[in-house]
Parts: sequence; C-alpha cells; structure tokens
Amino acid sequence: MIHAEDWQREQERLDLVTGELQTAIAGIEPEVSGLREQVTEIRKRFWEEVTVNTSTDEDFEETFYSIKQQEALLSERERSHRVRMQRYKSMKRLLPSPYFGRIDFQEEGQGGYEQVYIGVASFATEDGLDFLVYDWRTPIASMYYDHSPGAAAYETPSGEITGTMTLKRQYQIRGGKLQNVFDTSLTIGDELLQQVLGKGADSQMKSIVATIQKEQNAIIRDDKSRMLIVQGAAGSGKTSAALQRVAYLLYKHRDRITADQIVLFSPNPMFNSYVSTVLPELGEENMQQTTFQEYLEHWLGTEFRLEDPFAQIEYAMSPETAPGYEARMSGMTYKASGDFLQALRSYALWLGQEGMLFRSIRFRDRELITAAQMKSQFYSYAPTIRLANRIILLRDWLLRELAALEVKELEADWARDELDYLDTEQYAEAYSTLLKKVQRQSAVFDFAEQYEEIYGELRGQEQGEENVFDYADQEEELLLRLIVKESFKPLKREVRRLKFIDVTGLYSQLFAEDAEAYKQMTGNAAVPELWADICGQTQQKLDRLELFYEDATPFLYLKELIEGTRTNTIVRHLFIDEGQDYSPFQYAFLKQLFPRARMTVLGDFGQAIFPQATNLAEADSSLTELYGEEETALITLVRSYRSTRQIVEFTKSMLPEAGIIPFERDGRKPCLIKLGSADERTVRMMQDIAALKTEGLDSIAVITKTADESREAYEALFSHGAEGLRLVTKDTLTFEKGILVLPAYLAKGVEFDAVLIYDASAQTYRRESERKLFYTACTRAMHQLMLYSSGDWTPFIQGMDESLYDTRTVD
Ligand SMILES: Nc1ncnc2c1ncn2[C@@H]1O[C@H](COP(=O)(O)OP(=O)(O)OP(=O)(O)O)[C@@H](O)[C@H]1O
Repeated sequence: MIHAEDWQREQERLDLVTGELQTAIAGIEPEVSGLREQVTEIRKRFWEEVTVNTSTDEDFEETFYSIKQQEALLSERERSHRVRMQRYKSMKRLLPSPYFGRIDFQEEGQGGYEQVYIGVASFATEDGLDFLVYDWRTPIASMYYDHSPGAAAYETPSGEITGTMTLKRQYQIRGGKLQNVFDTSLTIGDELLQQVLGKGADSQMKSIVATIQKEQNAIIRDDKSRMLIVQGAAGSGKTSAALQRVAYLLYKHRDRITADQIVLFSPNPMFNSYVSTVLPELGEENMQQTTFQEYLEHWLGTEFRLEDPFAQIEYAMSPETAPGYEARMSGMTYKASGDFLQALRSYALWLGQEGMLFRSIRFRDRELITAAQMKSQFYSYAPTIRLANRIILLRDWLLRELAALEVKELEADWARDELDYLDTEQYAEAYSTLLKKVQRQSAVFDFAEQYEEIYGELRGQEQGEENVFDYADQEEELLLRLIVKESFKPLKREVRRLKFIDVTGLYSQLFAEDAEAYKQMTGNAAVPELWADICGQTQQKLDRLELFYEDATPFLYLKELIEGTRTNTIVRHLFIDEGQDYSPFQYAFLKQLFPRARMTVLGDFGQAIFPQATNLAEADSSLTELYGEEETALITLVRSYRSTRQIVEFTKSMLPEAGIIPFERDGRKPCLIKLGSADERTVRMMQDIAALKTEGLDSIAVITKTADESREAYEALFSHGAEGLRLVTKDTLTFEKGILVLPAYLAKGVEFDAVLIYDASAQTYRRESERKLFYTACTRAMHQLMLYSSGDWTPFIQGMDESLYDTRTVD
C-alpha cells in the first residue's frame, strides 16, 4: 500500500482523467449516435478466398480481380466512421477503469521524468499533446512488463531508448474509484496476480493485460520471427498470450493488418466460444477462428466421409485386443510422420515419369475420352515441366477436345430428339436464354464460365458462319447448339475442376500391399510394421469413400502435389493453439496454404494426446525445419498460473518431464476418494459437488476418459437430481458455466474451479499412452481436484509421494 498523501494525489489524478474522458465522450456522442454500426462484416470463411496457383493468364486474372474486390469492400467512408466509432468505444471502455499501471521514466540525457499511465487504450488531452493514458501496446509501455525499477530501456522504430525507471505502480480501479494501489519492486506485483488468480473460473477466457509476465510479453511483442514456437506447461498462459498477441499485432500494424487477416486454429469448436470475449474486451475485433477438421471437410467433405480427430482418439483408447488395432495404430503413427511426407514427395516425382491415373470422360453412356488417351497425352509433355503445370496443359487439351467433340454431337440423333421434344414454353425459354447469351458478348468478359461459350461462338463467326445472329433463319440451328452446349457444360466444369485426375486411385495405389512396389514409387521409403494390414485397412476405407483422420491430410497433400497448391495470400498471421496435436503434414500444409503468413505455434508436449503429436521444443523437429532455424524462435514457459501449488505438485509428479513450476498460490491438496463400489460414486459426487458450490466454486467439470463414459456419468448424475448439468460432446459449440460432463480430450485448453475425475482407476487409465491424457484432465483444475475410483488407482498415481494428496474412503 502507498502513503495516504500519495493515495490522495492518485485519486485526484484519477478524477481528472475521468472528467476529461466524460467531456470527450459527451463531445463525440451526438456524432456517433447517428452512425449505425457499419456493415463491415466482410469476412468470409477464409478458404473460400483461396485460389489455385497456376501460371495461366486466365487464373492470374481471376486472382487479381478477387483481390481487388476485397480491397474495394473497405471503402474510405466506412473507414472514417470506424475510426470515430473506435475512439468513442475506447473512451467508454476506459471510463470505469482508465489505467492499471504506471511507470515513471527518466530518459538518459533528458531532464525530468515522465509519468506513464498504462491502460487498455490511449487517451490524450484535447490538443493531443499530453497523453493521459498510454495504450499497453505502445513501445514505452513495454517497460512496465519487462523491467523492475532501475535501469530500463525500450525499443522504438528509431532505436533503443535507455534510462531509469524510478517507480512502478499498479492500480485496481472500479467505477472510477481507486480500490488498491501497489508499488512493485521486483516482477510485476505478485500481489495483484495472486488476487486475479484466486478468483473463480469464468465461462470465458479473460484478458491478462494488467499482469502480463515478462516471458509472456516476449511472445506478445515478437515481431521478428517467421515462426514463433511456444512450448508452455499446462496453464502457463499460452492461449492468453496468443490472444494478447493478436491484440498487439492489430494495434501495431493497424494500418496494414485487419482482424480478417489473422486466423486461429483451435482444438475444437467449443474453444472458439471460450476465447471469443478477450479481443472485444481489449477493443479489438476477433480474428477468424477455425479448426483443421473444418478445413479438411471443406476440401474433402463432399467426396468422402471423414473421420474426425476425436473419433480417432476414441479408437486409440479402445481395447488393444480388437482385430486390426495394432496395424491401425502403426498406420496412424506412420501416416503422420515426416517419413511419409517425404515418401509422398518422392511419389509425386515418380508420377512425373509414370504411373499417373486418370478418369475417363463419359457422356451419355459413352466414353468420350479414355483414361489411356489422357495418360498418353500427359506423358507426351516434356518431363521437365512441373507436374502441376502438365496437369494444366492436359486440362486445356481436354477442353479443346471437348469443344471439338461438341461440334460432332450436333449431328447426333439425341440432340435433334431433344429439340423436337421442346414444348412451346421450353422453346421460348431456350430462345430467351440464347438471346441473353449473345447480348452478353458485349458485356464484361467473365473468363471462368463464359469463356468457352463465347469463344465457341466467335469461332463460329470466324469460320464463316455468316450472320450468326440472324435468328429468324438460324434459330433451330442455334437452339441445337445450345442444347449440346448445355449438355457439355457439366463435363467442362468437371474438367476445369480437375476431376479427371484419379486422386483416390493414386493414393490407393500406394497401399497396394506390395512393399517392393511402394519402395519403388516412393524413392525407397521404408515401410512400417504390419504394412499389409495397414494397406488392407486403408483400401477398405477408400472403397467405402471414407477416410481415416490420419489419411485425410496426406490425401490432400498428395492432391496438391499433383494439382498445384492452394494458397491464401490474404492471411498475415496464423496462430495454432494446441500445436503439439498437429502432424508434420499438417504443418507443411499450413505453410503452403498461407505463404504470406507468419506462424505462431503454441503447445505443450506434456499434453500430446494424439498419435500424430509433434514435439515443439525438439531442436531438429519438423517444426523448426519448416522455416529453418534462422527464422524460428522458441520461447519456453514453465510457470503455471492456472492451478494452485498443491495441484501443480501433484500433476508434476505424474509427468516430471513436463517441466511445470507452480505459481505460489495455495489451496487444498488433490483428494483421492476410494469408493467401496462404483454405485456409490454418484452419491458421493453429488455430495462433493454440493460442498464445492457452497464454497463458491461453481464452475465444475466431471472429466471422463471417453464420450461413452461421459454419457454414463451424465445420466447417473442427472438421475440423482444434479442441477445445471451439461453434457459436452464434440458437437457442442458454446462453453457455458455450470457442471459440465466431458471427455478429457474435449477439456483441452479450458479450465474449471474444480475438476472431478470420474474414474481414476487402473482399469480405466492403464496404458502408458494414456498418461498424458490423464495429466491433461488433472491440469484443468484451478482450485480443487478430486479423483474417484472403486478399484486400484491408475499406475500414474500409485507410486506417487503420499504427501501430495489427501485420501477419503467411502465404505
Ligand atoms: N499473466 C497472467 N496474469 C493473470 N492470469 C494469467 C496470466 N497468465 C495466465 N493466466 C491465467 O492462467 C490460466 C491459464 O492460462 P491459459 O489458458 O492461457 O494457459 P495455457 O498455457 O493455454 O494452458 P493449457 O495448455 O493448459 O490449456 C488462465 O486463467 C489465465 O487467465
């Protein structure tokens, strides 16, 4: 606490700033109240803006126009409205609590010192000369997070400013009144942090601007690395830092980057709702959010039924004795590996020489162009031309062939039959369509769809079909053309979409149960164990037009190696949360998809629960290789802010390599509750839940291993009259407070006041591969962790130092 005089001075200054804010708000209010919130919702799902990179003029033009269109959407007028609205909103946000920190800084070589008050936005006096509050993201404010009183420095665009920090102070202000003031000497006030962390869990993630720690600040402000990797223990603030980083980037690059150009890949849809309030709280728009599964669904969902990662993990947890289990697990690991990635790259090179597979083009039960014809045409192109470019040449050849075949079809009986069958109405309709088409020739040239048609018609003119537009004479002839053209349209569309490539066949060809052939096709890649079984399983799925989760990304990767890569050049920053759960494939993919984006990957290898896990901190990991060491920075966070010291000590002993260190906040030890029989579990849990609620711990999770177990727990608790109970499944979209029942893999990234592990017996968590899943479940608890079992405890607890937990026995 500070002296009474100081307190008085601070309250006076606060009153002054509040008064200034009120005056400024009153001044701008009439102006903005007339402005409705502008319709600036221009965001589309980002992959819909994706265009395929090819070298043809047609595609180039298309890309060019799509970008132009994007730019035009943000008109100048909207922009100025937006600026005023933002200023208004930021002042309104500041009003109840204009700042949370202050530093006094004496710049080297300058007389006097500056008092820098720091808040969630900047606020200056009317003349703009005196900054009453500095935005936490300004360069000078960085000292607040990086330094203790004493020598201090900060970076500006024109170089480093050095000097001395003579004071560092923190405030808690509510409704314009000072509640608390702390002077800090060492790291940013543990006192304030203690208070913040001691509070109950929310249904939404909170902003941490007032208490950002130094190592988190390094993540937030990193502006140099192309790839920023954050390996952080459970609860170390990775997601929090990521969101503050988004806010920082939007502020620092406000003239260049909009929220639409930042994409966050989340672990599941519910997580999106959990984090959605942080940026608006900081006065910024939310970035785009998606999951990798959504991306896969977008590109493969129409052709295949895709398994999702949660179904995959459920499979991994199913009994090992099931037929084919070992092979599937071996396949999962292999298909996620860098070796398989390399094998596919080699396979694409091999396909450049031989082995391509095409689908014949069929029309009215006839084969118009055979697969063999396509293959021979394809390999007639110089092998020096890139595979994807040869595909484009083939595509254009096919379109030309189809145009020629279309002319032949004019003679066909079916066309004349169709013409004869047109009734008056259809006839009139066809005629008016025809008229419009010809009129459109003089309108804007839309190369995508109309190119072929207009080209065809023009060619008709050139070839001496005089007076094409003399409908009176040539009406029938033209209608015939129209009929044939309409019938050929779907064929051409499919060709433009490159459907003539048999990608499924090409992927399947790899899994032909012939290890030697596989080696030959893939530059001598080694095959994993149980290869024949892996092949059988993969083939079986493909035959059913289904894809395992582990196959979806490699499949898409192969498709792009052949067809050319899809890119999105709009996105500038990519954030990947729970980054340990992505395979090298997925990373290679994301790099390719977003060539102009920097990547921030946040994760914890200690929580790597999926078979495709990537170790983020490994020196030569595929992640470091992605952009190369030079362009990659790794930051490690070890301190957990989420859980009490007792919970951290407990979880840490289960997984010492996770390197988790508790923040000094005390609570009760985790409690192991031994039940005489499983039937007693529900009764006991109901009692414990009631007691937790009485203590004010009202965000409670009952965490199970599987979705089935969740359902069982939900029904048991429900039948015992539990109130506010919610069953969370992989389809749940919103995160709400209450008593949630959910499987551990869906609890990733979120937290609760209290966690109840439904069944921590050796029967349920037995396999070593489940250790991290169990650890992840336990690390969700902020204040209280309770574990139940009616049999032996899981081996992850059994050998543990008994002083780390309390026990209760229910007879
Ligand atoms: N500097 C900080 N000040 C206040 N609270 C913090 C700070 N850093 C983290 N926290 C709090 O700690 C909790 C855990 O943070 P967060 O969820 O960001 O961690 P995480 O590393 O993403 O965790 P996990 O990997 O286990 O999901 C949150 O409640 C967050 O508000």
